[in-house]
Amino acid sequence: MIKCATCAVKNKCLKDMKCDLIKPKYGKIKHVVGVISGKGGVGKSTVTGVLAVQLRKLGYKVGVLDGDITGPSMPRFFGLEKERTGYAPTDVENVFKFVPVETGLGIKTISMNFMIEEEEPLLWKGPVLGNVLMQLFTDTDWGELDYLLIDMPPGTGDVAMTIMEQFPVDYLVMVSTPQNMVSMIVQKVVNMAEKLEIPVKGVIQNLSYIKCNHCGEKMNVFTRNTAESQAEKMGLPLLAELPINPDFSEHLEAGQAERFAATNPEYDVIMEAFRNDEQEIYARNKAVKKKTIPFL
Ligand SMILES: Nc1ncnc2c1ncn2[C@@H]1O[C@H](COP(=O)(O)OP(=O)(O)OP(=O)(O)O)[C@@H](O)[C@H]1O
Repeated sequence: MIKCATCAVKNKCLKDMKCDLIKPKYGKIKHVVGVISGKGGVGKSTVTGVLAVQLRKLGYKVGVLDGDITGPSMPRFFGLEKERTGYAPTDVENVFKFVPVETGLGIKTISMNFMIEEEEPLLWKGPVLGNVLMQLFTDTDWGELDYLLIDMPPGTGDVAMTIMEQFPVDYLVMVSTPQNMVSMIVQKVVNMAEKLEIPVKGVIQNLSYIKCNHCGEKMNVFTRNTAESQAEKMGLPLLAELPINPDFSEHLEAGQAERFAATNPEYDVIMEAFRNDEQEIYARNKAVKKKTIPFL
């Protein structure tokens, strides 16, 4: 990593050079996308998994970095909790790279839980966690990827900041639920992203409704407000709404979420948001950034 203080150009360079951002040593990644929610347990890892599956279904080469180092859940989503990361030699003697675990659909996945026993806690503090995560990003043999999705840790703490400041994140996808308490905290992350100049593509409203088994009617569980109006309050485009689906939970518990998300048309809706080209995404975020929408 080039440090500005020791760089010949110093601070006179264009900010867009992004030379202070880390890069993968063993691969090429076109788009790095952070999936984030200020609040824990709203379905961020589930949404990361669904997005990865849907992108893969469209034919993209996809990777997932489980950035929730102390509470990793991506191995469970993909039913890979018994798998272990491999290590491969590099051109440098005694230096090894991580070999990601591939899911059934060929999504390259890296998680701390591929390296330790599932129930083993990591008693590490902020800077160590950030450094380990950077190493997982830089030292993994990703090969060529169209998308790397990072399942970000909950909150606006050390690790989330490390990712936003030092990873080459193209944009963030916010995950929220239709509860004012949650959207208030998600708003903090939106504001954090704005301060750190990371575009936010929009919000995916998880647990948005439940569908009646008999008549198919959509019923709101947490609020009478629409997902659109909640997204508007956050000043973000609504990318998709996902229902509470007990079948999905059961497949998740059984390690079959990947197959469920790939074969259930209910989840195709999430991809509509990704059909826009990058230009459109950036133009939209610039416009969104200009509006300051106070939390109500
Ligand atoms: N749309 C959904 N339908 C049914 N169950 C869901 C849905 N979304 C999430 N869940 C369930 O809710 C629980 C929490 O989801 P998940 O682990 O994705 O949340 P998270 O925000 O990543 O949590 P953490 O803050 O711990 O990282 C999981 O057991 C998951 O199976």
